[in-house]
Amino acid sequence: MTDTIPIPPPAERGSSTLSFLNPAAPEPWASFVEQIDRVTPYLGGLARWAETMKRPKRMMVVDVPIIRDDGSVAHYEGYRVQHNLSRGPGKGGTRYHPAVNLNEVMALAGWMTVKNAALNLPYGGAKGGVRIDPHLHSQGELERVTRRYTSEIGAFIGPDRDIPAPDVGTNEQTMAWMMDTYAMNTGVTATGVVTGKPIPLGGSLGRHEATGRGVFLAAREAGRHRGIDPRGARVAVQGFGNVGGMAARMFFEAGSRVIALQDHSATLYRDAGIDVHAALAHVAAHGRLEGFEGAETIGDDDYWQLPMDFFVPAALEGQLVAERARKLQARIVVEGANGPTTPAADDILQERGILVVPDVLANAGGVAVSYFEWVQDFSSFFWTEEEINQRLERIMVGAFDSIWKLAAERKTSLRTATFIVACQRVLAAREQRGLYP
Ligand SMILES: NC(=O)C1=CN([C@@H]2O[C@H](COP(=O)(O)OP(=O)(O)OC[C@H]3O[C@@H](n4cnc5c(N)ncnc54)[C@H](O)[C@@H]3O)[C@@H](O)[C@H]2O)C=CC1
Ligand SMILES: O=C(O)CCC(=O)C(=O)O
Repeated sequence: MTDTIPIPPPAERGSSTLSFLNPAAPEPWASFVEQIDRVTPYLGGLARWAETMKRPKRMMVVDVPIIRDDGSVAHYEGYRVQHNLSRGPGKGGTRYHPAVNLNEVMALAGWMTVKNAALNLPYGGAKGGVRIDPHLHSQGELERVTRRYTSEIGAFIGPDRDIPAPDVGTNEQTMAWMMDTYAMNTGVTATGVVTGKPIPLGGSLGRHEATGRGVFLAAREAGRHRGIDPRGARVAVQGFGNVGGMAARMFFEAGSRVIALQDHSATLYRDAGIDVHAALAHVAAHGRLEGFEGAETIGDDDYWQLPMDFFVPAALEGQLVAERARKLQARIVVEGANGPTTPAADDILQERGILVVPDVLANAGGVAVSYFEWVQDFSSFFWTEEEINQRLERIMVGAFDSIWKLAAERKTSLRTATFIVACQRVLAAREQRGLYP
C-alpha cells in the first residue's frame, strides 16, 4: 500500500462522479486491512474467521437530493456501513466532510467494531457520512440534507439495529434532526436511535466532552507507565474541534504546557504554553484558530519537529505518515482522531521508541458515553455528570490496564494488543453464533 493519502476533490453541487468508483480515492481501508493482517497470527484457532473483519457486513450508498436555498436541486452522496454486527447493533458516528467516500467510511466502521469490542461494549461497528462541506451550507440546507439522508438509511437504523452519533462536521443539532426524522417516519419517538443528542431530547450529560476526556485519561495512564506527569508536560494537539479542543482543555487544566495547536486554518505555537480557554473562546466566536493572538503562527514543517512529551493528533486519518514519523520529537502519541497514523509510520514510531496509544483505545471515551446515553434512554433514568465521568474513568482505565498487560505479555504494540482483545471477542461471537448450515 502507499503511505500517502491523497484528498479527492470535494463533491459539491453538480458532481456526477461517484467517489467509490474513483481509483484515486484515499485508502484508509487498506490501513485497516493491514492492521487485521498484523493481528491475525495472534488469534490462534479464531484466525480462520479473520476474513470476517475484512468484509463489511452491509454497505449502503444513498443519493441525498435537496432543494437549495436558491431553488436549485443538489445531490450529495451518503453512506452507512455496518462493518460487523456479531456482538450487537451497529454503533458509530456520522461524518459530514467534502472528502468522505465509501473507502473511508468502511475503515471508520471497521475501527468502530474494534473499539467497541476492545471496551467490551455490546455493539458491532458502523459508521456513516455525507460527502458535503457543512461550512458551505445554511442551517436550513443542512437540516434538509440530514433529514433526507436519515430517511434514505432509515430502514437499516434503529435503537436495536444501528445507532448513529456525531463525528467530524456533525453535532448535537444533527442528531436531533436525525432522531426527529426517524420518529416521523416510524411513528415512534425512540430516543435511543442516535446518541450525542441535546440533553432535553434524551442526551447524556458529559457526552460532548467524553472523547476528549477519554483521550486525556489514556494519555495520563500512558504517562504513568513512562514516568511522565501531565502536570508540566509539553503537549501539542492537531485538530481543535470536539475531540482536540476538549483534550487540550483537559491537559491545560491539569497543568500541562500546551505549546502548539493546529486546525485547518492555522498552526500556532507558544513555548510558555497557550491559554487553551482563550483559544476555545476564539474558536467559539470565529469558527477557526486563525486570528488567535495568544500565540505565534509557525510553518507546518516546524510544527512536526517541536520537542514535546505528548502529541495528540485529533483531526483526520492519514496525518502521521512515515516522513512525519521520522521527524516527530514526541515521547507519547495519543490518537484522538481515527486512523491518524499509517502502518508504515506506526513501525517507525515503534522503532524510535515513541509510545503510541491507538485510536481504538484512546478515543473510545466518546462511544463509551454514547453507550451510557443509550442505556439511560432505554431505562428513562438519567445519571448525574459525576456518575458519568466516574464510569467513563473506570471503563477507560480498566481497558487501558488490561491492554497494557497483554502488550507486555505478548511483546506487542498497544495497537496490536487492542486488536487482539477486540478480534478475539468479535470472532468468538462469530464462531459461537455459527453459520447457517
Ligand atoms: N466526535 C467524537 O465523539 C469522536 C471523534 N473521533 C475522531 O476525532 C477526529 C476529530 O473529530 P471531531 O473533533 O469530532 O471533529 P470536529 O469537526 O469537531 O473537529 C475537527 C478538527 O480538525 C481540524 N482539521 C481538519 N482538517 C485538518 C487538517 N488537515 N489539519 C489540521 N487540522 C484539521 C478542524 O479544523 C477541526 O478543528 C476524527 O478523526 C473523528 O473521527 C473519534 C471518536 C469520537
Ligand atoms: O459515539 C459513538 O457512537 C461513535 C463515536 C465515533 O464515531 C467514534 O468513536 O469514532
